[in-house]
Amino acid sequence: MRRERGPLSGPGIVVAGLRKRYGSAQALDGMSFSVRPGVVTGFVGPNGAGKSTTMRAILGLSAVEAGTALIGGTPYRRLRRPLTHVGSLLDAGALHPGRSARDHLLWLAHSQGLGARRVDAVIGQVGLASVAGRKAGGFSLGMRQRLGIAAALLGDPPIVMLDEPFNGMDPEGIIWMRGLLRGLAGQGRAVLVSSHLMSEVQDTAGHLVVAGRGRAVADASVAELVASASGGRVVLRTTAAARAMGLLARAGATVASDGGESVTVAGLSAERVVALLNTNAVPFSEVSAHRASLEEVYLELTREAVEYRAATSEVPR
Ligand SMILES: Nc1ncnc2c1ncn2[C@@H]1O[C@H](COP(=O)(O)OP(=O)(O)OP(=O)(O)O)[C@@H](O)[C@H]1O
Repeated sequence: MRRERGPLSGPGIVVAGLRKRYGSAQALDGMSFSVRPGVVTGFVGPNGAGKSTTMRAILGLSAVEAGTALIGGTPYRRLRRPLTHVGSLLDAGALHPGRSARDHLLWLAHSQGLGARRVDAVIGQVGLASVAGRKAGGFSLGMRQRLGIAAALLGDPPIVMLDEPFNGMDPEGIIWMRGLLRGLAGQGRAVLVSSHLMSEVQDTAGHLVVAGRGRAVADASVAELVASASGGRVVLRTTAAARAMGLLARAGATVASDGGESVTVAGLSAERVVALLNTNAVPFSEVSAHRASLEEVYLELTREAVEYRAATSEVPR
């Protein structure tokens, strides 16, 4: 895609120290992170972690008590023709049910000085061409999500922000969505996508912001997160677990057994473990570096936030 202006080289989204309270609920408690161009950033966290409130704050829809949210270096309210700077999908239900999909987009396009050609382009891009004349009120949630994404892409924005876009999508839709997100990032756009399920974003996002209790508990690349959680542990399978454990503990490792043939070793490299076992003629069938799954990392990072949520009464919206 050819781009006329040069916003792609500018910063994406920068959120710093957002704080917001709803009654007794601290929805945002110092939320800070940035979303860079050229990569899909997954915004994950349990229900109530503050993802939607953050996105609303970025778009100036939710007043915050402290902190800043900048889009390409500018607060949303100061953007001229905002759809050309940031495209967003917050609530797929927010459309006129009696209006056709195409008319809905035309109305939105005209409000931003955009023409019908852009409308037809985005309708094609999201795969709604065959139903564009149908009333949006009859659309399934998955179709509404597509329509919402079409609206987000209308202004060909360098920044795209989607709240739970996988909601209501069937498996084919999910695959399509992943491809779309990767494609948008591949064109150099900054893409922020929220989900309360790590599995939805893990194969698509290169970077993750993990939210818990109104703040970012992690803001790192997927590779960094997995490496930090794996902690250099080595897993060993042996029929001589007791001997192996004694030997490795004397060499300075911390060892743990599952009671069977599997031993987890911390503090020694896989190479060193193999060398020690060989030298001491301890039989083993496997030595491998343990690699934490992203799901494990996520559960560990958000455990506290989930416990906190379970112990707090829900504030009705
Ligand atoms: N309009 C509102 N009125 C009162 N409380 C609200 C409102 N919106 C959000 N909250 C509260 O703020 C906190 C953060 O909610 P938010 O919707 O931002 O979380 P989330 O991470 O997007 O969760 P989900 O995945 O459920 O959408 C929660 O405690 C929620 O109950």
